[in-house]
Amino acid sequence: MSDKLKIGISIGDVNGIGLEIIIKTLADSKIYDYCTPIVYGHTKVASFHRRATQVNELNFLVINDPSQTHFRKPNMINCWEEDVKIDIGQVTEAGGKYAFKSLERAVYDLKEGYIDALVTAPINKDNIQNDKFHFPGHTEYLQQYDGAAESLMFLVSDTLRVGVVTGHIPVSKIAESITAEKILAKLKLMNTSLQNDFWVRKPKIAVLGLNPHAGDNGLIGSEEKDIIMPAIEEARSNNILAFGPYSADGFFANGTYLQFDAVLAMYHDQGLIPFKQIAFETGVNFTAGLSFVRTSPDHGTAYDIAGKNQASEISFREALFTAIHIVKNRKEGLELNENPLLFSKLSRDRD
Ligand SMILES: NC(=O)C1=CN([C@@H]2O[C@H](COP(=O)(O)OP(=O)(O)OC[C@H]3O[C@@H](n4cnc5c(N)ncnc54)[C@H](O)[C@@H]3O)[C@@H](O)[C@H]2O)C=CC1
Ligand SMILES: NCC(=O)COP(=O)(O)O
Repeated sequence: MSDKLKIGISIGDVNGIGLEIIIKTLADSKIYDYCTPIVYGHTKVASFHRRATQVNELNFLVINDPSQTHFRKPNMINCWEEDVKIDIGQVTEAGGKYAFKSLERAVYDLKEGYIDALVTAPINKDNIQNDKFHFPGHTEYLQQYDGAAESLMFLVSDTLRVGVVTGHIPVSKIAESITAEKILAKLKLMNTSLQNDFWVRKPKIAVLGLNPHAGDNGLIGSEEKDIIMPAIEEARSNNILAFGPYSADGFFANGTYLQFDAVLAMYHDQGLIPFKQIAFETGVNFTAGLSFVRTSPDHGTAYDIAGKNQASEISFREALFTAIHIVKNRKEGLELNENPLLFSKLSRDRD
């Protein structure tokens, strides 16, 4: 028996770089010192990518469910019977179909508690659409699966953490979707995640404006005055150290972000462009606010380099370790809260 965490891995689009970065990551024997990986896919599809990646020494052990896990080995749950046609670098129906089969099985095991966390390899958000998956991304699918009212797309690295108020929505809908309630809800999720998942005791959070120059006192848009500032004030009255709104254009370039534990951006590209510019290789996408832990690399399917053995596995490996850290932080936090040291006793003892 081992106390290593069981980390589930969904393979994403079989025509993208998902299996390449999984295989490269799991080929490093040091990984098994920290966790027991279980890949949800199929050994035949993995063999295709193993050949393309020229990693010959990695052999998956097939198991039927996570209770059969072999420790210090890469485990594979075969999620379908049939042969899959791989058209590397192409967007195909099969790419979406098998990405979903992998994700569906992994998420079931995650929610049931059979695995400790899930790391997802990239999907194509269009070809995965089906009767059971009608969402713009993993984030929204997992939020619904978990029955959560809100979640936070939270991009994290050693130097920068960025969450977004609005996620996968068209740009034309951004302004109307930003409300004080939504900003406050995201700030609460971010604050709680920083405390419980990253162990930042008193997080300092920067909030970006929506308009150029954060509206310039209402001259270039009123959302800052009418919506964002009231939300920040409300957050502060809830004991959240939120600051801003900051003008987004210079905020990252002049290093202001380094003074904060995290940044709340108003929309996807406002936050993710600077994040990827600063931390693309090591960045991790974490879905905060859920009962379970899910991370992913901060990039997509990269069809342009799929099958060419050019993909970097660094972000995927970081996603794996971030998931392990968050699970451990949550567990230890719960244990500490179960047995808190009474302050009065502590101070008496000191006297
Ligand atoms: N979590 C997820 O499942 C995500 C899925 N996607 C999906 O991926 C598909 C492609 O999206 P794009 O915008 O093209 O972004 P992308 O991240 O797939 O590619 C952008 C550029 O970065 C390069 N790149 C990406 N990952 C790399 C790696 N590990 N090593 C070396 N180079 C790498 C690619 O070759 C490409 O030139 C879309 O369908 C999108 O929806 C995008 C982001 C996240
Ligand atoms: N660029 C981040 C992103 O698209 C996240 O997508 P998903 O994790 O919700 O699938």
